[in-house]
Amino acid sequence: MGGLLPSLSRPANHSRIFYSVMFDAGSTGTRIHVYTFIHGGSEELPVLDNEMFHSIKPGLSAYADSPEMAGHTVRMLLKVAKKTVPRLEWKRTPLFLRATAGLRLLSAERARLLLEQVQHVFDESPFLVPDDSVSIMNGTNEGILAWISVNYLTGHLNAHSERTVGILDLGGGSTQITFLPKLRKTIESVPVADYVAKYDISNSTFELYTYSYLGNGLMAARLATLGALGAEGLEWRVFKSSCLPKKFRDEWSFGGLTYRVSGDPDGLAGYKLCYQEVLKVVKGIIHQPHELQDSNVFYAFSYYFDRAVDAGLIDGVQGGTLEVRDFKKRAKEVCNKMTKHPPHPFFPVHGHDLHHLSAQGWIRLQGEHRAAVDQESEQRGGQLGFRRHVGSPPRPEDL
Ligand SMILES: Nc1ncnc2c1ncn2[C@@H]1O[C@H](COP(=O)(O)OP(=O)(O)O)[C@@H](O)[C@H]1O
Repeated sequence: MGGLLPSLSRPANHSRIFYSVMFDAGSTGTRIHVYTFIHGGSEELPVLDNEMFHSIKPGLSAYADSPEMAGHTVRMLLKVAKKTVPRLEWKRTPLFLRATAGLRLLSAERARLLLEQVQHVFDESPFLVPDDSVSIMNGTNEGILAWISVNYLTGHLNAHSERTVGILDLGGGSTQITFLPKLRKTIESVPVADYVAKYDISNSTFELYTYSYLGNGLMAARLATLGALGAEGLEWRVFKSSCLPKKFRDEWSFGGLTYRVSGDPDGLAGYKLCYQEVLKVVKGIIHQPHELQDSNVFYAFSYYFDRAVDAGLIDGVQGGTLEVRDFKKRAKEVCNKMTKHPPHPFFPVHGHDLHHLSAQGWIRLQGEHRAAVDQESEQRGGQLGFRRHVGSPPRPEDL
């Protein structure tokens, strides 16, 4: 992301303020971040002074059959940039868009057509469009950038810090886990080499354990649990799950497709059956690093945060600290209550999952991580790790 910042050198009489526009094209929504930076001294990094944020649902992948609508989404969001950045600065303010799991899940050709529309909207805008302005970010970079951002913002990357924290990011289409292993064995025993990535920051090299599970984001995994992922006959089929109250019936959309879902009216519902259903989706896929059996501190965000707020486990403004077993305990309580009093708080099937505006936007997960992975799926991100006046990541307003 180094290209996000224009060159640090500038003419002596030039404004100390400059801007940069970043689009996060996620599987469940497209978000614009308009950053205002102040140049530091010639040797120093710029300081992030302000951020303007706006988002639109659904994500670009919902328009795989009508790519011009993806262009329209980006054009709408660019209005925020035009309002925020003074007109005189437009032509030196760069635009970037990075797409995540929604586009990774599409065929290369369908993704290309969507990005082509975005590129077209960028090119006809009055802003600066650098090379490689529009692309799909791979899962490894997504995980690493989240790790850097969280460790930067929590002060773990400064010279005096001895340790770092791991990150768990649960998106709609993919989920990421990234941490700095304490044991050499963790690196040596990864299932495949691409679980390890080296990253250089301020004279240190970090060898990180990082992996992005495509198809195991909250929404994609939910579809897999329903047996609906890639299924045909969506017009007439109803996908049943024992994770839903028996009499529950509704429609649910993700990635541009609408699914009819229901509980199993003739079957059973509740924690145990639901757990078995979900286990089938993650078993044999999720790698469980041995060293995480011990106590570890992870920062969990995105849908981990949203679900923890919805389930009443943490405060939507303060965030909080949880152990993985707290999720399990709450899931049991809610699922078993659901069987008695339908419908549905823990498995919201409407597209508009509750969003709670928060200053923190993450939870600290500590305790036995491995236990968690047995019960629930893991892990992602995308904050930028520059010096900020406030040490917390931005939160979406209407996701
Ligand atoms: N700037 C942000 N800060 C914190 N959480 C965010 C931010 N932008 C999106 N999210 C969270 O990310 C989740 C959606 O992930 P999304 O990007 O759509 O999926 P994917 O990464 O799989 O493409 C939601 O929980 C949303 O609240």
